[in-house]
Amino acid sequence: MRGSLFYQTGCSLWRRQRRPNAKPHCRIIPSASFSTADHDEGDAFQSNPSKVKIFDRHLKRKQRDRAAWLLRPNDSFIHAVAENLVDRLEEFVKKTVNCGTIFAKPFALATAGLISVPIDLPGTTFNRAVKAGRQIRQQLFALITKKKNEILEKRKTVASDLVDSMLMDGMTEVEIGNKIVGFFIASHDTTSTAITFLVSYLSDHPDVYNRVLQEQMEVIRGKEGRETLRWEDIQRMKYTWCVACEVMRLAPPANGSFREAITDFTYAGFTIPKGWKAFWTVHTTNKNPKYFPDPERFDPSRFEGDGPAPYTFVPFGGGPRMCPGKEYARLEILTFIHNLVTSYNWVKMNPNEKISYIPSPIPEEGLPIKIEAILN
Ligand code: HEM
Repeated sequence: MRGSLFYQTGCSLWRRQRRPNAKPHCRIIPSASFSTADHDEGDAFQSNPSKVKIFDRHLKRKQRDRAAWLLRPNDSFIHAVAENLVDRLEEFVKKTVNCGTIFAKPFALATAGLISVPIDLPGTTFNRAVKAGRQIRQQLFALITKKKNEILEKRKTVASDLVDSMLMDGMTEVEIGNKIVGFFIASHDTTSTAITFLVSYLSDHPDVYNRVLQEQMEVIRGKEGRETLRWEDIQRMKYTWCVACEVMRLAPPANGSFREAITDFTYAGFTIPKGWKAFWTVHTTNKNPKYFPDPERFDPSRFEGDGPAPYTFVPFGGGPRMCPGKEYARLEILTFIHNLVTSYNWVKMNPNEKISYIPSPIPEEGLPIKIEAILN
C-alpha cells in the first residue's frame, strides 16, 4: 500500500476541520507520543500503538493547546531568537555539551528503537530502547521533582519556564517527562538530520553551493558591521530554503507517523477496517513522479516560483497535526547554513559514504568533513 494513501486520510481530516459535520476516517494520534509511555513503570519509547492510543485519550485538550501555542512562536519571538542566536551560541554549546553527557547515548539508543519489532528480550533493539528511555526519564524526573518541590514549598509562585507552568497546570511528573522526551525526538533528531544532509548535498553540488553562498553574502552586504541576523534577513534566504526543501524531499528527516482508522473505509481499492493502525510515509509522497519528474534527481529549482502543489511535499506532515515546529526548524536551519557557508569551506572525507535508516536517514560514518575557516 502506498504511503500517500495514508497521507490522503490526513487530508480528509484537514477537510473535516473546515466542515465540522463531516465524518472522519481516522483518529489522529499525536506523533510525539510514539516516544512516550502512558504509565509509571518506565517503559518509555514503546512503539506499541495501543499504548499510544491510551496516552492520546489522557491528553487534556488544554494541555495540547498550550503545547501548540508554545511551539508556534509569533514574529516577535522569532525576531528575538534570530537576533540573539549568535550571541547565545556559546552558552548553548555549553548547555548542549552538559546535556549531551547525560542524554546523548541513551537518546541515540531510544531513537534507534522507536520503530522496532516489540520483542522485549535482552539484546534486542526494542529492549535497549526501553532501557534507554527509562534512563532518560530518571534524569528528567529528578529535575522535574526538584521544580515541583519548589512550587509545593511556595518558594516559587510564578512560572519561569514551560516545566513550571505544566506543573502549575496540574500535570504529573510522568506526563511532563513524556512530553519533554517527545519534544526531544520531534525537534532534535529531525533538524539535525536536515542540516547533516544539507551539508552533504551542498558539498556534492558546487553550482548549488555557489548560489547559496551568493545569497548569503548578499544578506551580509545588506547589514551594518557585525550586526547579527534579523527576522527580515531570514526572509531573504529564499533560494537557500529551496535547497533545504529539496534536501528534505530526498532525505526526509521524519519517515511519517501513525493513524488509526475509526471507521471502515476504502481507498484506491484497499479496504481499511476500523481499528487498523496505518503508517503514512513521507518518502512515497515526496517522490511521486507525477509531481516531481525524475524524482531521484537533486534539483532545488522545483521549489522556486509557486513550488509544489499542496500535499505533494510533506516532510513536515500536513493537516491539523502538521509539525508545529516547522517555522522554528526553518529558522534553525537557515541560521546554521548562513554561518556555515559565510565562514567556512568544507569537503566530505568519504564521498561514497552509505546511508542507514534507523528510522531517520543517517550517514553511516557520521559524515566526516574537512573544514577550514574562510579568512577575511
Ligand atoms: C526539519 C525539522 C522537522 C521535521 C522534518 C519535522 C517533521 C514532523 C512530522 C512529519 C511530524 C508528524 C506530523 C503528522 O503526524 O502528521 C511532526 C510532528 C511534530 N513536530 Fe516536527 N519536525 C521538525 C522539527 C520540529 C521542531 C524543531 C519541533 C519543536 C520545536 C517539532 C515539534 C513537533 C511536534 C510537537 C509534533 C507533534 C504534533 C502533533 O502531533 O500535533 N518539530 N514533525
